[in-house]
Amino acid sequence: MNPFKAAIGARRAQIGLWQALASPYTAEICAGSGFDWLLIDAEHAPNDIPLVLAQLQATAAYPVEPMVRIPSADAVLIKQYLDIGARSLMVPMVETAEMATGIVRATRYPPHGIRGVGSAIGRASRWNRRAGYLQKASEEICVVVQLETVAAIKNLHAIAQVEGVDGIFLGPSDLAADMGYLGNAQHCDVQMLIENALAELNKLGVPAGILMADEALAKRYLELGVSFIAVGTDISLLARGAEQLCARFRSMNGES
Ligand SMILES: O=C(O)C(=O)C[C@H](O)[C@@H](O)CO
Repeated sequence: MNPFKAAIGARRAQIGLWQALASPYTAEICAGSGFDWLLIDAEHAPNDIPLVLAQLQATAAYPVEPMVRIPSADAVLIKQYLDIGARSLMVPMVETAEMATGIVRATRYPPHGIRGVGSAIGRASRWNRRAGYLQKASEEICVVVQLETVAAIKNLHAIAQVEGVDGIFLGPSDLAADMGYLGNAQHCDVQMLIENALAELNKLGVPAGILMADEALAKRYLELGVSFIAVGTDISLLARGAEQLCARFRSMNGES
């Protein structure tokens, strides 16, 4: 059973934090901070499979769902991340229903998909200590696809109706870039597209997710019915926190 998958399916908003420090130590610190989920980023952060494994192990004892954003929609990578025990996957840059179907099939064992069977040597089954893992695996796997281009949003309906897609995550930064507003995810055109997409997903009954570190916008998205939202990143907590602390003491010390 995957409590995160059940929660978003029941539209119980899940509050999360983005993990890009690529450290099991900081992942464990964040795992104990009260969030419902953590996004371990293997697309943009310096993560590889062994390092993601260490973060999965470091967070396993905490009541938090580690979702792994894999680098791309690659069936081999999906197999490897599932085998190390990632059971909630986010796949970036999905633009068509065909792509989403291929992603779902990569998470399913035959005859429903193409996932290779490596459970005897995989952490996912706890090395075959989890009875019936092969038969039950698909129930606990949560597949979230990212829509982050205009083309993807145009295909939202078709993608949302793909059997096995458990959630759709909107990527404001890449969507803004694709719309010609690179670095300006809060542009009104971008926000309108995001809000329309959220409304459509709510109508379709498909859980929607997003990352938004701006608190006012994050609250707006929660009001609009997102089912899972990352409200910050470990990187920004550290970088901005360190800069602000230093600036306060520089100022106290009369330095500019
Ligand atoms: O497009 C987006 O926004 C995301 O997918 C999230 C970013 O990739 C993440 O790296 C935070 O900037």
